[in-house]
Amino acid sequence: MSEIKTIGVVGAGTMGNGIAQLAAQSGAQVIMRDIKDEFVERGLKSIDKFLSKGVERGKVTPEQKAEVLGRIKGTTDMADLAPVDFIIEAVIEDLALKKSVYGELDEVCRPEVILATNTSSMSVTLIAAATKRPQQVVGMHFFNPAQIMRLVEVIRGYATSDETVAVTAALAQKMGKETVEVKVDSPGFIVNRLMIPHMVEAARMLQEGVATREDIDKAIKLGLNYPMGPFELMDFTGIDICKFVADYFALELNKEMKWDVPTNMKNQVRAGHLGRKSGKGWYDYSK
Ligand SMILES: NC(=O)c1ccc[n+]([C@@H]2O[C@H](COP(=O)([O-])OP(=O)(O)OC[C@H]3O[C@@H](n4cnc5c(N)ncnc54)[C@H](O)[C@@H]3O)[C@@H](O)[C@H]2O)c1
Repeated sequence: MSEIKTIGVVGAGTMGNGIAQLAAQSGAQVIMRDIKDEFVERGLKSIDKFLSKGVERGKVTPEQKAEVLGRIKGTTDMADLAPVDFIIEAVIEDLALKKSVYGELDEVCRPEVILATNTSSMSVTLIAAATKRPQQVVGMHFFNPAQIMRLVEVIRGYATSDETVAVTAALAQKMGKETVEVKVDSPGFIVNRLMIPHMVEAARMLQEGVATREDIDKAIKLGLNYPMGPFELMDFTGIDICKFVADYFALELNKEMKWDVPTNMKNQVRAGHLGRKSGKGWYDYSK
């Protein structure tokens, strides 16, 4: 496989713009594609803001900021991705949408180009099936915020080749990340498969009156040395996202009761109390 000089990032949202920034910081030229000019602009603005904060804190020079921004080109035209050497896809978590995007990418990109998905839960194998190059489709799961979190999970789909896994891990490492390989394409990969049950169990304990949410958070932070307790983390991630993933595990992984979301968690989602993003979740963020 030839050197990766240009990276295509598909989706300019929360994850896409963070990944585009990382890729540009690692020295690559980046083409970031979203469906509307306003979404591309929003993504570019978000990168600018992140880098400006770095300049204020003295971590980035104004010249470095200008260089990184100069390497990122925004577009709404899929055809502009034709020259890229590697694709990282970060469109919304919707399987039908992802499949149609992969069908298009398969047409536009050169046959040797690897298509990496940042999906947090979906089957890499199913996404790969929408292409004629399943051996070159792989999971490349960054964490939020992508510029800061140190891990990338590299997920092997059913047909992913050894070379694809190796090239993807090397690229993530070049971006400054530590990698782990997920050898079997299974729901939640490593991190979410372990994280979601502890969130569901925390909600169940609260519902049973075992302890207050403050004490459950305190116990996990001080007893396990985690930086956030499960309720704080759910509010940060979005309670709706946690519920969506737990429901997906119940369907895909096994039928065990442990995935059954307790009523208090369902009610938070029904009431629109989704965590920090809605101003209220397990805790109140309105003030
Ligand atoms: N947010 C997180 O904490 C997080 C963490 C890890 C992985 N992920 C995964 O990353 C992916 C993106 O999540 P996000 O949080 O950035 O979502 P987001 O909603 O912030 O961004 C998604 C972007 O994709 C764009 N999009 C939709 N259709 C498109 C298309 N056909 N071509 C190009 N762009 C298109 C949307 O306009 C939007 O800007 C999802 O698969 C998600 O599961 C999210």
